[in-house]
Amino acid sequence: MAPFTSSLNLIASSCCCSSSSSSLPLLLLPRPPPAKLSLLNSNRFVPSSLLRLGRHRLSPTRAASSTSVNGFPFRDNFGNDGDSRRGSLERLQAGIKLLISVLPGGSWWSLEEQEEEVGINEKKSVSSATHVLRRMWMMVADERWIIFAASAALVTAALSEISIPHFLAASIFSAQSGESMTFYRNAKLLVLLCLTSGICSGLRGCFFSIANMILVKRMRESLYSSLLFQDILFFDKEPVGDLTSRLGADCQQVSRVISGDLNMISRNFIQGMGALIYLFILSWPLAFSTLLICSALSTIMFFYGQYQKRAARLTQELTACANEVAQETLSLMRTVRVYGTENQEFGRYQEWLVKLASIASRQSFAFGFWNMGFNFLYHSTQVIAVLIGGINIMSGHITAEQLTKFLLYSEWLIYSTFWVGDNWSSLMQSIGASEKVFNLIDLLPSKQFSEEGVKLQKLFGRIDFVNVSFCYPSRLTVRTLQDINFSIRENEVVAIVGLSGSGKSTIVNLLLRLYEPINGQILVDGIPLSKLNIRWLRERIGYVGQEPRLFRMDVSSNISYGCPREISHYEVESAAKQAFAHEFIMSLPNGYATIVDDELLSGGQKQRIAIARAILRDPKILILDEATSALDAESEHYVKGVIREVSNDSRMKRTVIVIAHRFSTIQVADRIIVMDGGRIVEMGSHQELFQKDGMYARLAKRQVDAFTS
Ligand SMILES: Nc1ncnc2c1ncn2[C@@H]1O[C@H](COP(=O)(O)OP(=O)(O)OP(=O)(O)O)[C@@H](O)[C@H]1O
Repeated sequence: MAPFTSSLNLIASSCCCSSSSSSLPLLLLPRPPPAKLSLLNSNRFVPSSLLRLGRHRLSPTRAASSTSVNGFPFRDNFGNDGDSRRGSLERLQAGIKLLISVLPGGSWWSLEEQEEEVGINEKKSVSSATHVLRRMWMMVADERWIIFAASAALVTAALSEISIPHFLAASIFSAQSGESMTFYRNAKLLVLLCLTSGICSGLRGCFFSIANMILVKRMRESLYSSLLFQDILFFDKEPVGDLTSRLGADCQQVSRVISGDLNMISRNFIQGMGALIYLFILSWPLAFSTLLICSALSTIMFFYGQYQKRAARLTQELTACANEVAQETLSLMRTVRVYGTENQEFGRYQEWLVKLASIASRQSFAFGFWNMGFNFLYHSTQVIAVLIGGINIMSGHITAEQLTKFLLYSEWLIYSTFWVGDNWSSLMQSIGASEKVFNLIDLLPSKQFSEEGVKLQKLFGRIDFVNVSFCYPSRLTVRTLQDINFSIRENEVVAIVGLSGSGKSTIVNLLLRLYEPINGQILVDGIPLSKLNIRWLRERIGYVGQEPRLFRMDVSSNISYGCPREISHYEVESAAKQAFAHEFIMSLPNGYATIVDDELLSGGQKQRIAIARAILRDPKILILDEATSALDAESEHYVKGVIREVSNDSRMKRTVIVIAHRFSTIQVADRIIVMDGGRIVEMGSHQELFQKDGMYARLAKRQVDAFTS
């Protein structure tokens, strides 16, 4: 138990305990690091609390006037004598206000503002503590024998430990009264009790840790598989940093539940009950007074536990927000470096750290109050026991041995109550962390993963968009596609062109069924997309995205990634050759076995690997979304040759959709669809559209001009 003062010093020295929104005592306000001064001047990306503090420190006019920080008065060094009496009064009032606010139940303790900020709505939370514990039990129920073995060891160890004080006192007093037989019998029993308590405590710890490991593993498995099977629009809404935080920190927090919290609560509960029964046997008036003190302790613990639970959930949300910022910044490190925004990014991250520290400071103060209550009540028990017990000894109602035993057992009882309370609040924190995890686990998987839907005998590759309209669920007011109508014949090569943001990639997203249209129908070989088995269809589609991403695995595995059939190395190599990737792959340190990731290859090299991946699938429908944008002129020329070849190869003809900005790539197409503002504005061959002198011709001419000027 850390003393109250040390936790206060710790928080004050950690110095980052202010919240922009919460009213925190001045001693907890953070000092901005020197690097922040330029940021404070620029006022950009600076946490509002820091900015406020920075302004107070930097602006002499502000500093000269009486002001307040976080609702509390800021020390006025420039005040004049005339105002000093009024100033003193105001300071006194503010001091009293501050004192009242930090007392238990005061406004400083309120977490509501921060809860609202991160979107915690307690009323909406479906998970109660018992519900969460039941869910956890279900996750380890298959290995219940471990829990039963651990419980048996726990009960034996607890009973052995609680018996020790009785035999200790009995041994001492039997030695004092010269009863050697009794003394040696008690001594032997003490040795036996030490052995059983030691062995059983070891077994208890070991079994509970195993059960805990199983719980955390299952929780992570369930959460990860639930996330993997969500619709794409789920990932549009949920930031990646948030989700990885649930998988990492939150599941880790839950890891304390079985081996720490429940284990200790059960052990201390058994020992506390044992001690209480023993106390009542010794002297019921003394036992009653101890019980009263323990009840007061339990009441404080209950409220403390509830508060800790809310604080834990808030901490969890704020940590997720901080992780999100860190993840974004670290993944965009090159951009950050080039634009020199390290300090801004530091400020963005620090803003969340300040909020976290604000919650942590309240938790520490709560712990301080709780600790204070405990120490007071604990010593009260001893004083009361000695006072009442002493009177009873003098009047001959109890013996000194009984009073000694009473003192020893009352200490056990009060410590057991303390540990039950302490572990209870820790349990509440873990439950707070697991609620959100269970909410995510409970999300229904995307309907697309059902085995339902038609699997055609053969896919021909005809595609029809009939009156298709669409808006992204995150932007319901903006129509991204409006009344799209077109047909692509089997084995036809179609290019989609248009200005940036006109909806070209969205058409592909709908064809891949990553989203559902809000209106109209998409048909493949005359069958509505929604009726086809989507897994079956996707296996027959080759897709090269705008910015292909590679997994951290060897080149060969990256090329064969997601291929539904067994692939030989020869096939991988020939796909790479077709995509003009073979040469650069062979120049890598370990050729096809070289481990690569998103950062280790150039954009063009990644695109060639992605093209090889698509070719290897031998798809009936090939979609190339700006697939040649990062290629140099020579590679593009060859890859265009490949596109022509794969689409013309009479043995394996396929439908090809090419989205491109470069007109050299577009010319490969049989037909061109021109888009503008989510609508199709022109359609035809290159010649037809050029003669029409519409949007396509304008775009083409602009590109030619750009090359020649
Ligand atoms: N996941 C998404 N959520 C919300 N809006 C989106 C999403 N993806 C794209 N949009 C928006 O939809 C519109 C069309 O985007 P789309 O990517 O289809 O355009 P595009 O023609 O392919 O552009 P570009 O040529 O630049 O790739 C844009 O305004 C874009 O901001």
